[in-house]
Amino acid sequence: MPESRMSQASRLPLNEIRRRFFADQPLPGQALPAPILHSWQRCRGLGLPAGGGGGGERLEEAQLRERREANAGWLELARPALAGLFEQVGPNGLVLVVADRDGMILDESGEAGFLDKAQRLALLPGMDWSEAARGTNAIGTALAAADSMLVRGAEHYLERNRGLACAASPLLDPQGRMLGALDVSGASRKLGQAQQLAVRAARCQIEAQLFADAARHGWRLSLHHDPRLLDSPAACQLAFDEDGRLLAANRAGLTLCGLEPGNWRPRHFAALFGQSLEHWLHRHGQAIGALEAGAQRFSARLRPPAPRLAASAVGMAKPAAGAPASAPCPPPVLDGLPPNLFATALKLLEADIPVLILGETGTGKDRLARALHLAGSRRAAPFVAVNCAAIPEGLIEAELFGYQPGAYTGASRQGSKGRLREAEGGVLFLDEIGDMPLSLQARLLRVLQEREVTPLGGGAAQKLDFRLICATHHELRARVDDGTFRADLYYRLCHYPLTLPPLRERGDVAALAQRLLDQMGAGRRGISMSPQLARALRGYRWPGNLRELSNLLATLLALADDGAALTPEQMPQTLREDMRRQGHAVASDAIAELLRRCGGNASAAARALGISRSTLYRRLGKAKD
Ligand SMILES: Nc1ncnc2c1ncn2[C@@H]1O[C@H](COP(=O)(O)OP(=O)(O)OP(=O)(O)O)[C@@H](O)[C@H]1O
Repeated sequence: MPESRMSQASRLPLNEIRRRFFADQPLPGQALPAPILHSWQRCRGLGLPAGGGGGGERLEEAQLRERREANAGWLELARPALAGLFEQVGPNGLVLVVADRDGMILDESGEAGFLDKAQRLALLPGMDWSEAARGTNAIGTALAAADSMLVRGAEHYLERNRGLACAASPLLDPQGRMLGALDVSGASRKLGQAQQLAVRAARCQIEAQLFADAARHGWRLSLHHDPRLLDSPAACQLAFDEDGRLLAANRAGLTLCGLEPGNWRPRHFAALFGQSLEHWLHRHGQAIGALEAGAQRFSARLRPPAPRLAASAVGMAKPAAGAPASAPCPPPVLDGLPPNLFATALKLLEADIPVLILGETGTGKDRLARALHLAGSRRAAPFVAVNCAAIPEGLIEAELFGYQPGAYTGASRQGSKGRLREAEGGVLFLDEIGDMPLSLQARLLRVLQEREVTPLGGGAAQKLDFRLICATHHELRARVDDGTFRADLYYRLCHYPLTLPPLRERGDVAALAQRLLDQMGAGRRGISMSPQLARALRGYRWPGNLRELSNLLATLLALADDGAALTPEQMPQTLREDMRRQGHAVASDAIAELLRRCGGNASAAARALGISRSTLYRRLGKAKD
């Protein structure tokens, strides 16, 4: 029996394991490597048919370009390592694939032989190889489990991918956020652990490059138990700003700081090592010294920041003055958004045209604004968010425009430069702009037109330079009509409004939920979604949109044991009741519609539904509750 047809863990034929798995029969212990089994369970939870063709149309060329642009920063830095990897695998009839964090293939290179087959299997740029779309496969499963993955032959969930073998490794940025995956694919007999090691080595090389780039303006600390290995890839690498806040870390550094991939939290030099950065520098300068972290003792060396030249071209978060040192926000999920929405918004922003984002509450307006800042050319400068609905009307003017010392009773003695000036060089995000008091709208308009601001209490006018993003859940046009929003400000802001659709209009909610679960680390803990939960998520209308869904999933994960399948029973009772009520309402709407189509003939409608007339009346009755 060829090896690809055998489970490497139990040596039981894979065909037999598949048969038992799909027949819901128990599997012998370690029948499959645990990551593969967990992935199969996630796929089953999503209701993916193993005999299906795998989902998704190929992206349009423009959409693919947009994805490539969104990833251009790290792809650029990855190029030398990718070239080296290609030299190793290309001549052996294997293809090298680069995918983004959603599992969308961005690039593929290889030689003719296997490329043709790759084409037949849809292993092509612009195709979605996430686990949710194509079942267990090295790219999608490595991203879901945040771990390197070798998937061969019938370990693939979809029957049609049996002829394929893939080794993939997920790439993290220096704040532990997923960037994408590298993958080498080919015929089963040509691909094994040697290729897996080559992919992993390339990944390490790229991550080291990304760390070096992100850390160059920080204080860089290397730690290792053996001082001779302080410059080796095995060393823990951390970078701090001058106040001792952690800016970036390599994988070993993330582990030392207790940070899991996708779960960045602020960390401070003093809290990690029991002394301040200043103190260490004073004692050791750039010489090697001993440093303790918890119960561990290391040799350590600190290097000073590289001199600042021009802003970096790398497409990742850069802490900046005025912005929090760490931005723990994972990348936004873009599934189900209108094609090009992100690219269009970015183009507007870069062209200094105000971006206006509309959408119901919880649709991700704030997340989109932050992601635009990180993707744009001003990512190294501050992102300043002001919630216009949250600041008391009497204070908003001072908050936005700043004030001179003692400008009003209760003002700080130093005065304040105001949020607009804090955004200097970066991006100002005016959230809930529709709630800005009418009295202030005229002043805001003037400031935006003149591009300068005079603080409250007088003083010289100050020049302003920021890109502007505004958001609101209101129908802004209707507010103009009813006189609560000034028409002139509306036209100043509303060049090309972008609307984020509600969650119920963003395609398969279960697949989107799976992406969020992956981001939250469910794969690493072997937690999957049961088919029942997937069904329940699909059947609900999600009035709170992504916020409601993401909060629910975070709660379910917090309560679940490792390796568990999430079920509807674990949801809070209030939500289950809402879902039930909505389910009845939807069902009874459908029955009423059918009854109408049957010309009001209840017997015919009941027959069509395969229920009795009394059940039909009862279900219709529930609608009127
Ligand atoms: N694209 C996304 N990917 C992942 N999670 C998201 C996304 N969009 C929103 N969320 C989740 O929903 C929450 C709310 O998102 P956000 O604050 O951006 O919505 P909003 O539209 O600005 O809401 P509001 O109008 O109420 O201010 C986020 O904290 C996050 O948990």
